[in-house]
Amino acid sequence: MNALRSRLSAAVADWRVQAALVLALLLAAPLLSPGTLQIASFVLVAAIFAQSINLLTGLAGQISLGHAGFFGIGAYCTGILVKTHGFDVTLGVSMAVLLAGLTGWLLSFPANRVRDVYLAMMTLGFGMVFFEVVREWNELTGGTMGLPGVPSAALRTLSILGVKVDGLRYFQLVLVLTAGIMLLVRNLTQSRIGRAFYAIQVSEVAAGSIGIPAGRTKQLAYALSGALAGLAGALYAHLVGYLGPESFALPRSIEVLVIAIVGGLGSIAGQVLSAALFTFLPERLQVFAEWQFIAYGLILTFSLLVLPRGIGGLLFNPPRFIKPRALARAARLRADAAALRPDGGGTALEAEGITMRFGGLVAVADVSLRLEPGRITALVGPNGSGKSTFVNVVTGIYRPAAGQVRFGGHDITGLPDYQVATAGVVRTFQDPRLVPHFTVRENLLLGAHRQLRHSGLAATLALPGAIAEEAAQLALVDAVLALSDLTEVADRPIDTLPYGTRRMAEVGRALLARPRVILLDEPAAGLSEAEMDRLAQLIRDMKAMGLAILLIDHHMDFLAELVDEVVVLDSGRMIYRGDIAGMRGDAQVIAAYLGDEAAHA
Ligand SMILES: Nc1ncnc2c1ncn2[C@@H]1O[C@H](COP(=O)(O)OP(=O)(O)OP(=O)(O)O)[C@@H](O)[C@H]1O
Repeated sequence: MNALRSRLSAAVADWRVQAALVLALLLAAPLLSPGTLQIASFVLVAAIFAQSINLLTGLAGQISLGHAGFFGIGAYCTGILVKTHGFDVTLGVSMAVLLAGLTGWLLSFPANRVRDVYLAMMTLGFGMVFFEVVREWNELTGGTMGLPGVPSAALRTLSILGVKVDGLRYFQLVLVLTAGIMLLVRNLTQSRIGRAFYAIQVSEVAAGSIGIPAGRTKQLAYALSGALAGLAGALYAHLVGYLGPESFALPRSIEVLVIAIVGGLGSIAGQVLSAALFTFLPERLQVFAEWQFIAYGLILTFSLLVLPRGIGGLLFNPPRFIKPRALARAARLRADAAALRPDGGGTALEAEGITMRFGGLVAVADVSLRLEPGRITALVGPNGSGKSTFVNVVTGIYRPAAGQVRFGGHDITGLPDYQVATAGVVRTFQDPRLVPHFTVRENLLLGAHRQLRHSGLAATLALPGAIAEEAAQLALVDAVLALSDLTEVADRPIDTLPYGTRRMAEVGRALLARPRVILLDEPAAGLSEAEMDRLAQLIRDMKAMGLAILLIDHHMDFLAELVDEVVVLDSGRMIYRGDIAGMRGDAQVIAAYLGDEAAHA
């Protein structure tokens, strides 16, 4: 089965196979009956619509129960412009895409304030509002009577740029468009944008820690998803010729979710197959029309139980998130990890009088600390003493109640986390927060997100400049893989690897974000002796590069070999600052922490 899956995956990824398939369908189309051609066009529309869910839900992890709204905006926009105002279809469809994209972008703002079930409710509300507006706005939409007579292939009234377009031509046109869109979506998935979408799906905080802004990334996901759904709706309008509000009600939002989920979120080919399945079956099994939603429910439940990754997961290998062309190019390059050395030397970070409260609890009380380039400072203390909270304040996750964080002469207190990371202050987490189904290499490349400066358009079109930039960063990823001893597992999904390997990968990812200051939150927790040695070497390498390093850990022997200075916290207060030997003899530290440590040893 695995061999078959690999073969199938290789075939669908091969542009020659794709081109041959599209050509064969184009040539076979004249042999099909008008009815079949229309259903085939519905399949293509559904496939594009499913891609809009794929981007938003599959990649960016944002659930939507109101996508029929975007679909409807696209359909009515072009329907009204072309029918009532005499616009050309090309212009009508373009405006539809823009309007639906703009609506998606606007919706992202309230959507960004809620998550999970509340997000589902909010998007459901959006769909319902759209439905009601269409029903009530008689003059514009025809209300419940609908909008008949939209120039369409079905009514034989469609002409595009003055050329008459019948059902056959329309199918051929939409087929080429769909193929193009699938290519663009795949390029996007295998670019910095697709990877950023996944990063915010897994953890917005982790994404922020390497400079990926969750808010802006979601705005883009909503706008692109809205635009794609709008395009699907516009193509639907010129296929059927009649628009009525019931075509854009909740069942359509559910239908597209079912298609996308059963196809396999993230799998483009799986979703095309699913679109075909769910469009052909109801047409062919008209007798079951009234049972359609029961059938959907059963198929969805069955599919989630038996095929959690959908049809795509059954037939194809999991998708990958780096363009093969960029990988091939990177293989010819060689980069040195020394290139990660901060330009113009390191920069000191000063935290002054940091206080952080949670309700009545003072988690950090008036702590001041200076992290110097090329120095390792350990931050230790009993559980709950405020170490992680301090790191969260420094890296912009929390705004402190009092105090200031200065970096390179600038006040960075309270800046959003992604801006702190972009400035060069990068951290890792106590629980490694990597993208589970990304390979080690893909996770590390995510760290270099901010270094990839090419535009979203260049990424989506996979322009040579974008590929060259990715290849250059991939060469650096190779250097960091070697430095962290991860080369052998570079192409393994991270969730198949042991805990220690994940920790190393997270440190490697942080390094690729070009830190000047790196804050490592218990990087040695759960590591074997050998893994700890490797980690220690990596930390020494970072010190040699001139990074300022803060290291939280409980292993005194591990720290003793590495650090230049130790800071001890107890109940949020700094109780010691100095060298390790001094700390070991300090009565207050022994009473608060080391006695406790010894008891656990
Ligand atoms: N988001 C939060 N809301 C409320 N209290 C919090 C929050 N985060 C941390 N705390 C509390 O603040 C105190 C400091 O916690 P923190 O996680 O910073 O300690 P720590 O030294 O990192 O501990 P550990 O070694 O267990 O990671 C604890 O009492 C903790 O319960």
